[in-house]
Amino acid sequence: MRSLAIYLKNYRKESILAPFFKFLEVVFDLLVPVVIAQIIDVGITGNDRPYIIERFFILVLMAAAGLAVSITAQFFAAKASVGFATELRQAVYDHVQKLSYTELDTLGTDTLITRLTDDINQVQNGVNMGLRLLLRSPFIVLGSMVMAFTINTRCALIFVVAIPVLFLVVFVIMYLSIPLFGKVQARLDAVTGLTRENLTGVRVIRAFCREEEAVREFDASNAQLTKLNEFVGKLSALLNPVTYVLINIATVILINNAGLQVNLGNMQQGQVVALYNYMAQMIVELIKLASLIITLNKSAACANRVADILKVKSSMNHPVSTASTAVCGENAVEFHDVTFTYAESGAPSLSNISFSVKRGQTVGIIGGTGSGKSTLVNLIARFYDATSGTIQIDGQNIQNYSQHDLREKIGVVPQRAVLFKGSIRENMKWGRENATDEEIWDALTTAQAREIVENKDGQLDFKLEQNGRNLSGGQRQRLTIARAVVKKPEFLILDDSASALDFATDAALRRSLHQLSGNVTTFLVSQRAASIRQADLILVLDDGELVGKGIHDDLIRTCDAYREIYFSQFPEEREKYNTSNTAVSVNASEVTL
Ligand SMILES: Nc1ncnc2c1ncn2[C@@H]1O[C@H](COP(=O)(O)OP(=O)(O)OP(=O)(O)O)[C@@H](O)[C@H]1O
Repeated sequence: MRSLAIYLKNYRKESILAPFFKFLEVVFDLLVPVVIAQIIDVGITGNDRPYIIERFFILVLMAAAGLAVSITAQFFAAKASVGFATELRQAVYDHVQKLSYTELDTLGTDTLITRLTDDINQVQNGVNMGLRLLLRSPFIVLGSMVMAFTINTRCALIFVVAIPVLFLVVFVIMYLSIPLFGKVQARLDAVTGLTRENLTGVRVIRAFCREEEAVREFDASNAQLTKLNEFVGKLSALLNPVTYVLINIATVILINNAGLQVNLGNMQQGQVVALYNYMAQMIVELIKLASLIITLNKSAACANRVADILKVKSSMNHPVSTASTAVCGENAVEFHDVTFTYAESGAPSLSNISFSVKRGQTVGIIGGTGSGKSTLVNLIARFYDATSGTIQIDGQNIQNYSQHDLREKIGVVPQRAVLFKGSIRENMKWGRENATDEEIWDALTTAQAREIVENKDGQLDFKLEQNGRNLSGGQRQRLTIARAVVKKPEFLILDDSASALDFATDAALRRSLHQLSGNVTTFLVSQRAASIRQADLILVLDDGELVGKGIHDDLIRTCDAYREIYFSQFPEEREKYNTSNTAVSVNASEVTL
């Protein structure tokens, strides 16, 4: 948690001035009972009207000065805490951007969202309250005791006993509730996760008539959070009544003793009122202190969660600049005995994969669901590092490329088409910041998306909603393909990104990708045999193993898995294949005979 203090370093001045002005406010607060005592003991007892008026104006001046310093303290505390939270949020966000997919998979999106939003807000609140009140409350409590000693030592002893007892009560309740704040935030993570899942999947939930189950699941998770929050709340709520009871007991004892002292002539009535005022100020401050401690504890729990994210180190090291030892042979991509296992997953998702691809070739990757197709292409873009084996691009191990240089070479169209809120032009420029409208239209033409954009109001200026939800699935896919093409990458990876396209558009897309200028090496992941049939190299994956590689005509003869997939999609060709195979074997037996 202390590690977060560096984000206050640009607000050092504000962090000192806020408590300083609060201290001045305390001085004014502690002087008020003294002036009131003087009004009673001197002004009222001596019937001295001008004295009373003079003291009254002093009180008004003190109140005005107190207000001014309080507002100033508030200003500095707000400036420091808001600035601190802004820098912290930025730092966490930047850090998360640097983490590899492995860490992001392990952490999970839901907890990252809670930590970047709610947790940082709680920490900001804690810094604000801490700067203003952390010193004020002890100043008032101890100041009241000191002022009580200046009035009457015997009565001041009641403060000496009451204060540690009150501190003890506050401490015990805090001790019990502190560990629970971390648990509350963890349950909040769970509720956030469920909310996100249910809201993003709301159409599916309705399509499967699972509204009731979704509501029930959400209620259960929400109820768990509420139950824990209620328990922590009840525990914390004990503070006020318990401190009030103790202070009231102390006040009764104080008034009783002070009354005796007045009767004995050791004290005046005004001084009794001053002592009572100090006791009352202490009550208010202790209650503030208790709620401050609750806030600070919540903030500490949240600060620890935020600090934990900053402690996570990326498992990937990217060199600052690309090593200049590349040997540009004819192979654009080479996999040498690559095995990959996801973190926290027992079995490898890819085992001993070796193949090489020539520059400008089109590679089709096919296989059943979960066979490792996406995993394989994710390794090319270095979203994950291979567990063993090496991957080379242009003769250079991909681990020797700087992240920028590697990603510059590669255009990825992920399986889930993700677009961002903004105009189509802005989304296209994610590919290349300085792309001209003409280049964007060319890319849209290649991706078979020109017509879609031409029919939209404002065309390239048409505003997309978050996630591009004002487009159909197929339209989104085509725009994400165009975004990757705008980049003019050397390697284009399409991870099942044409699944929502009809067969004719899919074929047209493949034709235009083939005609892309430059020597673009394309990886096409697809479940459709027709999409990859013409590829220069087809990789067939089955349960993480490379069970076939070659061109269609060879694989149809030699690879059972490929044949199975192909004929399941083109059953009419199975007949032809069986007939020609029988003819071949009959001819062969005739030759033998
Ligand atoms: N982030 C992850 N963490 C752990 N395991 C994963 C992760 N992503 C994928 N897997 C596992 O790795 C295996 C291969 O998954 P992959 O997504 O590469 O398959 P795929 O062939 O692309 O499937 P599909 O055609 O359904 O997209 C699967 O068993 C899957 O459960």
